Order: sequence, then structure tokens, then C-alpha cells
Amino acid sequence: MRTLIIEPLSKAAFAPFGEVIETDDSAFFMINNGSTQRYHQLATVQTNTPDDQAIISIFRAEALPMPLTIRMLERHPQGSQAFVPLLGNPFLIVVAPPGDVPVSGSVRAFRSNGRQGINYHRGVWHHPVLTIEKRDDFLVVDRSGPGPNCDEHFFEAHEYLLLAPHP
Ligand SMILES: NC(=O)N[C@@H](O)C(=O)O
Ligand code: NI
Repeated sequence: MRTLIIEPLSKAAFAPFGEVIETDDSAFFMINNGSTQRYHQLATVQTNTPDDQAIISIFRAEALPMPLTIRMLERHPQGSQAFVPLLGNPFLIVVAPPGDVPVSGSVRAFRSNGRQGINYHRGVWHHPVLTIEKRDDFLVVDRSGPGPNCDEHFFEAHEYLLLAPHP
């Protein structure tokens, strides 16, 4: 079973999967009479039909036992999905490029420094939210609308991957 190398999250490394939502090394302009820095359009919400809405939720996630065997990934074909950590804790991201099915050999893992959120583009394969803390809160911006919007893919046993963050 391949052990995933957990890469530090960066805009460039994550570009094939979506955006990193962070102020570090991001452009801003001043608003509110010079009292506020606006980090404008760090990511774009993708939807699909005119009836779709971009919605904002909070996910309170419980940690999964680690090391974790990655047996499945999911995707949202009709819209993007953003996760922004609310409590400043690092968290893990496991992704694969869009395609009919995720390719086990193309799966990558990243670690957010806790000041970084991510926005999965439409169709990007990803593991459901992975907190490092026992419990953690995330602001989630994604698409609500008609029709199914969550495809799951379960790997064959020989394609399983191991996610083993340092304790
Ligand atoms: N199912 C759901 O809303 N959450 C997943 O999409 C996820 O990426 O955690
Ligand atoms: Ni998702």
C-alpha cells in the first residue's frame, strides 16, 4: 500500500485541484477608508444550473483514527466546495485530479497550516474533511441545487493508500 507523502499546502502545488484561501502571499487592496485590507476573490464558487445557490455552512468534524487507510474519494460534479478552518488548526487534504474515476497513483495529500482554506473545483476527487484535532470547525461554501452532487468512488484493495501524519 502506497503511503502518501503529505505536502505543505501552497497555491502553486494545489492549483490542479482548486484554490488556497489565505492571506499569506495574497494580493489585497484597501477599503473602508483605509481601515481594512480586502483580499479579493481568493477563490471562485462554481455552480451549474440557474437554480443553483452558493450556500454557507459549518462542518463540525470529528477526527478519524490515524494512520488512515484511504479507501474512497468523492467528487461534486455540479459545484465547487470550499473549507476554511475556523479555529486556526492545521488539517489534511487528500485529492486526485478530475476524471471518470480517481487514479490511485495520482492521489496527493496536503497539510494546511491552519491559516489556509481550500476550494475544490467542480469534479475534483477528494476525501471527506480530515481534521487533525479531535474535533474541528470549518466554514464550508458549496453548491445547493437540483439533482445529485456527490459521486463516491471506492478503490480496489490493491489501490488503497495510507495517510500517516506525524503524531
Ligand atoms: N458530504 C459532505 O457534505 N461533505 C463532503 O462533501 C466533504 O468533502 O467533506
Ligand atoms: Ni466534498
